Amino acid sequence: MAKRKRQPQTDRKEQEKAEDIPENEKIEQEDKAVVTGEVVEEELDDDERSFEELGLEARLVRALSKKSIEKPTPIQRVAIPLILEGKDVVARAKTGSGKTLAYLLPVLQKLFADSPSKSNLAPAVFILVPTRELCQQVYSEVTSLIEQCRVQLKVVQLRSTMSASDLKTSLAGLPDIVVSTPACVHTCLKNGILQAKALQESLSVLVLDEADLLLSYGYEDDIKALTAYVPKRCQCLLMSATSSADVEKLKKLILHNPYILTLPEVGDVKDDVIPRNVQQFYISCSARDKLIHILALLKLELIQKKVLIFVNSIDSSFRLKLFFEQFGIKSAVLNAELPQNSRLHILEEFNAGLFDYLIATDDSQSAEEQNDKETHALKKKSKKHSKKLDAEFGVVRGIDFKNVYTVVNYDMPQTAPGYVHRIGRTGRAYNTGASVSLVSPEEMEIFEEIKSILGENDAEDSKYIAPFPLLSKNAVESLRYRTEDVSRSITKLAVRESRAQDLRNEILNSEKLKAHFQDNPKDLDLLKHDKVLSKKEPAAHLRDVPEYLLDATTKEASKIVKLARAAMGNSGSTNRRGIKGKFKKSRDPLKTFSAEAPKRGRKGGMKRKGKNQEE
Ligand SMILES: Nc1ncnc2c1ncn2[C@@H]1O[C@H](COP(=O)(O)OP(=O)(O)OP(=O)(O)O)[C@@H](O)[C@H]1O
Repeated sequence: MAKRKRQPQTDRKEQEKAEDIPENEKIEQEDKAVVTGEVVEEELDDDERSFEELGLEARLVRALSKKSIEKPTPIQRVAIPLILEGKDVVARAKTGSGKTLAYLLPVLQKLFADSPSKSNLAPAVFILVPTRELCQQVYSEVTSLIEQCRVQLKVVQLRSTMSASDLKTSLAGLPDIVVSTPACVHTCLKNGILQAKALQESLSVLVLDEADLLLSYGYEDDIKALTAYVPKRCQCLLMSATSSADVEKLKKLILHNPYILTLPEVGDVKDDVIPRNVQQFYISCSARDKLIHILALLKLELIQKKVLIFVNSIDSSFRLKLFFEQFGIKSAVLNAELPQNSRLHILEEFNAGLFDYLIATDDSQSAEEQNDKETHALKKKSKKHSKKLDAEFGVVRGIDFKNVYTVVNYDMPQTAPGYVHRIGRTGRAYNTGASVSLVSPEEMEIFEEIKSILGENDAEDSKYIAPFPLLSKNAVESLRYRTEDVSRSITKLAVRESRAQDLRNEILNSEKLKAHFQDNPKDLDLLKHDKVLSKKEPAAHLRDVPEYLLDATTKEASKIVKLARAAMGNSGSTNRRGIKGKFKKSRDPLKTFSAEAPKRGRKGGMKRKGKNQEE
């Protein structure tokens, strides 16, 4: 059905070109051209087309196969052929749905077939992303594909921290692809590092990745300035995980009569934003009791590794790290204050599985909030709070954390879109995952907003945040004394000192890393980021939770989680790879076990009770 619907759009576009249809009618046509989630879903239900069948050439398919990527995701199935045809595309698909390859593969193929003209004086393809971490991520992805395909294409990363001479050197070898942020490209144009005329003549593809974030990161002026140099024939692609007024604005600014692809997996286009392979849970507790709950989750092994824990301030992250250390739990922190090399290295180490717990500070606001305060709000905000914070840092959106099974919201995000992006760090592509949000009474308002966005009363599993079923009151209470004792010892001064200490360490690390990365780009083992920061040696007796503190239900829950982990090939040891979503719901303890009788039934999961509460 959808295929039939899409066909006339092509016809309309051709017709429009031929007949020179007036501007207002074009907009109407564009609106009609919306490929809605429902339509695409129907098409995709039966769409088993392989990468080859989408038109990708063998070299790329082989390169994907080497990365264990065998079948396209839904957004890739729809976007790749359109991009190969040269269409402008706006692709909105859930977090982790494979949007990066959806544009990279066809763009690379076009470059393979049509090597940019030797007379070009500027790069042919620009990929613009909001943060430097994303720059690095996209750059690594392109580079590895090019290497695998053994083609002579050059790709560079331009970062705003680079000196003018480094930027010039990077561009001097005339790269085919540039990955950068809008601000950096704008600076290059302003300073003549990039020749405007040359760009106009050479630019054939412009990608705006994570488009929903670009404006909220304060890049509006930069993007507006760039539009003047984007020739009409340039193919423009806009990728986004959520739809917002900002995406609309960008679309109008840059694209010409694009194909709009909106791909939720199920249900309503607007609301269904969380991948359906992520189970969402919450725990209601006082702000003070969050420490006990997170300790119980980790120490009693009630959640699966790797775990990404979000907090809203840098101090909270250090407080949590120091707290974990006292219980022998090793973790690393990630925040905007750290030097960029350290941040990249922390991400690489975590992705490589060198540690299991990462505490990330995410204090991003919504686009709307930031736009209210004029453009560049984030940059201003960062400057106000601390000169050292990096305005181009983004830990939540777009970063492809590998094999994170559980996302924990230790602090609730400040906005509902923030929640969507945080949860999207798990359940990526065909993987499964879970999230646990610790919600204090003060955070109830945002929690209600999130629930309403997800469709609180909807029967679908994926839209529902259920109470976390594996943690009993007894288990929590059994850890109270230890938690409160340790928590008292983590004073504000201790937090401040460890934060300063960590920063000093990382500044040194960063310098070493810079040199080291140049010589050994693939070496991850140089520096550890999960080092102990506490001045006080952790007490030996806190490392393990003694048997007598655990009730039978909690022991059972913990045992089942371990079994489930083993069944999924996730033994809990680090450095594992590729946990795919082969795991059956019926064997998932989060679906089948309850430490306490659920207050209400729900369709699908959470119906069955624990061993001691057999139905
Ligand atoms: N067809 C595929 N099969 C399996 N894995 C895939 C496939 N395509 C992409 N991936 C992997 O899925 C992960 C998520 O992809 P990607 O980062 O492109 O998602 P995204 O849609 O851009 O998410 P976000 O909106 O959060 O940025 C990556 O690790 C990527 O390598």
